[in-house]
Amino acid sequence: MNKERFNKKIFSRIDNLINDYQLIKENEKIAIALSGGKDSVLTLHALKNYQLNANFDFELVAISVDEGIEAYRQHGIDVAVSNTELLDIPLIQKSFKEEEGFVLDDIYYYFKSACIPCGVFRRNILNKTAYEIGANKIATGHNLDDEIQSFLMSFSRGDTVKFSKFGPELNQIHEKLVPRIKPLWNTPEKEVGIWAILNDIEIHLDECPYSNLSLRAKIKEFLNKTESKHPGTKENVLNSFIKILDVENAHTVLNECEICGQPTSGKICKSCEIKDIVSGNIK
Ligand SMILES: Nc1ncnc2c1ncn2[C@@H]1O[C@H](COP(=O)(O)OP(=O)(O)OP(=O)(O)O)[C@@H](O)[C@H]1O
Repeated sequence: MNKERFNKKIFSRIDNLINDYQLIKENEKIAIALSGGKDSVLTLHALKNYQLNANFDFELVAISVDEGIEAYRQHGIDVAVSNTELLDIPLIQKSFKEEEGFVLDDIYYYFKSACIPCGVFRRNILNKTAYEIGANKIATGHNLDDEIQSFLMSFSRGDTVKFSKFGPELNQIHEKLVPRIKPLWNTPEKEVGIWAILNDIEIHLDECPYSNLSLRAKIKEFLNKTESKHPGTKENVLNSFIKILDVENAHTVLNECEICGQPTSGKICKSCEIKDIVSGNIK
């Protein structure tokens, strides 16, 4: 496979998505949520490439969150440090321990799945940090496969409210909620892996020790099998969603958490609820 031709193809698709949906505007500060995994590392490289070729100025900064998962997260952080140094992008490092008072390894067993406190705390820390540094948007590494898996999960659960999270850009629905963009929204996961191998990019490849055979894993397996027998299925699923969903206009109204002031759909935010559950168990 020709490396230059492949890089051109993958970066052009990302550039076109940014242009078509105007994901980045002049003078904006974009905070890249950087786990060190292949998707967020590609997002970092692709946005740097876009910045170098753009005819307007914007700023890039990366944020990494250490959840406190022994023998797993440190390598991701090391990868985040080396890639940001290579591309000359500032990196802000945050941790569950310092921001929320707990490491995931010490609290996960209070919950049905470790992904519940992990996702809630991570999103909260990413949003708070981005808001504090005045970032206009948070860019995540969600790719085409992640997106259709999430959509089919919400579909299977009848959770149509989550459909509002579909699309390459999540609009600002509260002053303290930094909008999110997904530059890899139409990039297949397989291509991300090929890009990392072809370019010898340092990435964190380990599976999270808490990921198990979830609904997401089953949907992923089904989609991968179908795609290999019927190439183009994943892209067709994505295109069907675009046709049936009003991506632009789906949104919910948010309040401010009565305890910490962060945006929430209820009275108390999920992060404070989780801290309450953990504190109750520790006492
Ligand atoms: N610890 C973290 N610090 C900063 N951002 C994170 C972290 N974990 C996840 N993210 C963001 O959320 C996105 C989706 O999370 P997911 O759990 O799928 O990531 P991953 O599989 O660990 O890594 P990647 O998606 O980068 O390959 C990531 O692409 C990244 O933008």
